[in-house]
Amino acid sequence: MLLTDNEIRQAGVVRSGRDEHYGSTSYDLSIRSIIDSEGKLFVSEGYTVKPQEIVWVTSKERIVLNSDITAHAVIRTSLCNSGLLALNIGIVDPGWNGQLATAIINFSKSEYYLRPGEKFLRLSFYKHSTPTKVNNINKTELEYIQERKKLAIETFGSTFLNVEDLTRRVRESFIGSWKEKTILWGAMGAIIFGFLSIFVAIAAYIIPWNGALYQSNFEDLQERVGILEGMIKKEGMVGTNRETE
Ligand SMILES: Nc1ccn([C@H]2C[C@H](O)[C@@H](COP(=O)(O)OP(=O)(O)OP(=O)(O)O)O2)c(=O)n1
Repeated sequence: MLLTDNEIRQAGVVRSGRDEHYGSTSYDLSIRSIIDSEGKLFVSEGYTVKPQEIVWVTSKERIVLNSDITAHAVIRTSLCNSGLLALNIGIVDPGWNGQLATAIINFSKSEYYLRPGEKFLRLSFYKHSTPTKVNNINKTELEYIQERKKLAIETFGSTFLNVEDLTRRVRESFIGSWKEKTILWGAMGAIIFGFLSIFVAIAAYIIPWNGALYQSNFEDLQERVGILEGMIKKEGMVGTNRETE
């Protein structure tokens, strides 16, 4: 059964709640702290979320659920209309006793100022029979904020898709592949050059018969010319020419 505003109040599930945050069948959580990607906490001054930036936001209210109540969290429509998306929405289990939080991404083209006290998650509460399995979880606000800080630092980048890290990795892999290619081609060039040197050395050793062949052809030619000259002289055909030169 979905609880109405009065039933939510009577159930005492929202601690430190404000009257103006109750809807007909819902309660809007307000911002206590904003945690940036370096784990820095902003409590009283608020925080300006840049486009694509991710921050964590924790609630001022403490939600205390008996074993017969489950809550459901969604992002407020007005924040959504401003281009802000909440990641950690969904079920708040029976037995939960603590603050709530969500990672928020600014998907809009402009900066968005998150103000302490601003409404961010809308909760609806459902009463049901007692389940067989209930996990009683009770966290102090300090413990809860410390956990979110750890998540902000270790799990998420500062921007959606962690563009900076993505760019760095693409650049590194590009430069890396060029380095690898250069090394590979250099090594291949050295191998080819090595083989060529060996080939030239072997060829120089094997090829001399070619030189001998040309040499014998030349000698043969010289001999033939000599014979021809002898014949011409004998015939007295060029004698006069030679004398006149
Ligand atoms: N915006 C929200 C929504 C829920 N919760 C809390 C209340 C839930 O009951 C609890 C769920 O935490 P779990 O670690 O149990 O969540 P998982 O879904 O990961 O379950 P599990 O690890 O038990 O499988 O987180 C929260 O702090 N902030």
